[in-house]
Amino acid sequence: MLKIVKDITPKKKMLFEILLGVVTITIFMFYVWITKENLKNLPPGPKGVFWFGLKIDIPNMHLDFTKWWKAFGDVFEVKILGRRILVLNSPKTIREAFESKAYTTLMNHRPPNFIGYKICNQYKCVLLRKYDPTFIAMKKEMVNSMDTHGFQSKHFRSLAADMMNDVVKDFIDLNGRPIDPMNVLRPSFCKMIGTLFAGNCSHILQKHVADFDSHGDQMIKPQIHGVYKKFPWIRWIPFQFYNRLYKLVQKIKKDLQKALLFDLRNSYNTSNIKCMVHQLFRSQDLQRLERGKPWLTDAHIHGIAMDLINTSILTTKAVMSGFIFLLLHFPEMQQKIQEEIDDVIGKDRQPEVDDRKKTPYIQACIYECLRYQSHLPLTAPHYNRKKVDIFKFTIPPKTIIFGNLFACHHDEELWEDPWTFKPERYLTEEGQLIDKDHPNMINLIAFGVGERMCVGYEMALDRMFLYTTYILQKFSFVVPNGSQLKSHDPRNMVSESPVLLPPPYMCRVVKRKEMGKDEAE
Ligand code: HEM
Repeated sequence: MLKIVKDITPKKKMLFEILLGVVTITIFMFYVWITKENLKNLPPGPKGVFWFGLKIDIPNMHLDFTKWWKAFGDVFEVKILGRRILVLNSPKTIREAFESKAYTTLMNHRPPNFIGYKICNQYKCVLLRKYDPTFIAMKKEMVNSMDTHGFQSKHFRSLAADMMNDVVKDFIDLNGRPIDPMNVLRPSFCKMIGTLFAGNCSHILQKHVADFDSHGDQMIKPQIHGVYKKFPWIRWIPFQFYNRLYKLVQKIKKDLQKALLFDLRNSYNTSNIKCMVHQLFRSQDLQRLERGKPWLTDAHIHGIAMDLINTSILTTKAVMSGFIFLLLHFPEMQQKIQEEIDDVIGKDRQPEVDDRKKTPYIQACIYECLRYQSHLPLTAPHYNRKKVDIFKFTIPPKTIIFGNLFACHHDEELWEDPWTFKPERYLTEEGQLIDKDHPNMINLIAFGVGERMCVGYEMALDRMFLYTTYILQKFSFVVPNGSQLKSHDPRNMVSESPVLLPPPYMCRVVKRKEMGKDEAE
């Protein structure tokens, strides 16, 4: 051996090094050639720097995407930190990818993610799970239990009415003092979701829901979640933000598990099912009878509850605070809503969800608010596990796919004056709501489309209607003296990623009876 090493002359060594260099370059060229072959026919898009791709303002991704949409068209791709991202910018392309039969099983996955794995017990949830038979079955259970125990049920309706009356009382107590209306409304949103789960909502359950909402929302922000995903070990480094947040979310998750699964198991009675969690226990029992072991475990039920907290409170906060902001900007719209309430519901009867059908102007204002402000400017991320050929392009596997709802809702080709707030675009000349197949209805896709469409859209619309009518029946929102509202242009909305909120504002909630007096002051 020693002899061989001694025999290597400098000339041989150089030859060996040249050979090694040639082999390395050949392998590299071969790799480039193979990957280039696979990456033919990609969608157009802005080019960035090698692996790093483009610099992007993550919380305001929708604004960058909307700028690139103008340059590259309805379908483009960008690369950000080595990730390939496909952005779909029209209702037509979004429907084709997420809703059409040909692509349903291909484009409706979710990318692997830290929260789904670590918080939702290895993806035992709907929101963050890939598209597979368990996802389909879980979503069906979720929708079914929400339908039976939400606004369709007498029990829930009467509790919701009590909660609305509490909000009215809170506003009376505030006696027209300037406030951020979310200070009153957010606790009510938490209580409503707790009531949906448990049939009533104790203070402690309301607290767990509120805590999970605020800390879960923090963790789900792309800029924070991205760090957990790339460096999952960061949660073990003590005395820093990621460690504290992870521990806190795990603790609240346990508190919720106790309140929703252990405590509600004790009150479960098959002959008196009045809430979502009991309904899910019943599904478990039926599965046990049918197949011995239910696929719907307590961990799945826990996951469904965490999904609903994360998706419902943040979105309702965004839409309600956005809507009140618009009411302050457009007092004439507020007055027309109040006139419709007076005509259809009257000044004293409690509003009901069934009144929605009889109040087209209020519906039109809510739809226009959803379009104009586009509170969820992007869909949740979709993902393809395999290569997909679509729109004459090839989409490589493991691409993250976003529907750019903000672009869809502000496209000059689809909407007349898209940057103008105009509820009338949803009304016929006779003041009735336009049909479902009117282009303005088809192009309004605030809740997504297809298999990943929002499960809570009816509930969200019912809730917006109830809060609006209960409050505006008795009060008016007024800008406090001396304070200036910021512009309502949707491009100035503030990103609390993944939702958009109006710029911070204060308002006074003044009794309608006192409005004349108030104005005279
Ligand atoms: C106005 C308020 C709301 C808006 C604008 C909204 C919008 C959306 C959007 C855009 C998506 C993603 C669709 C996709 O990825 O393609 C979504 C998903 C979802 N939403 Fe909502 N949502 C709202 C309220 C709610 C409420 C109140 C609930 C529950 C009570 C809810 C539950 C969900 C769930 C569970 C998903 C995940 C569905 C899945 O992954 O298959 N949302 N929502």
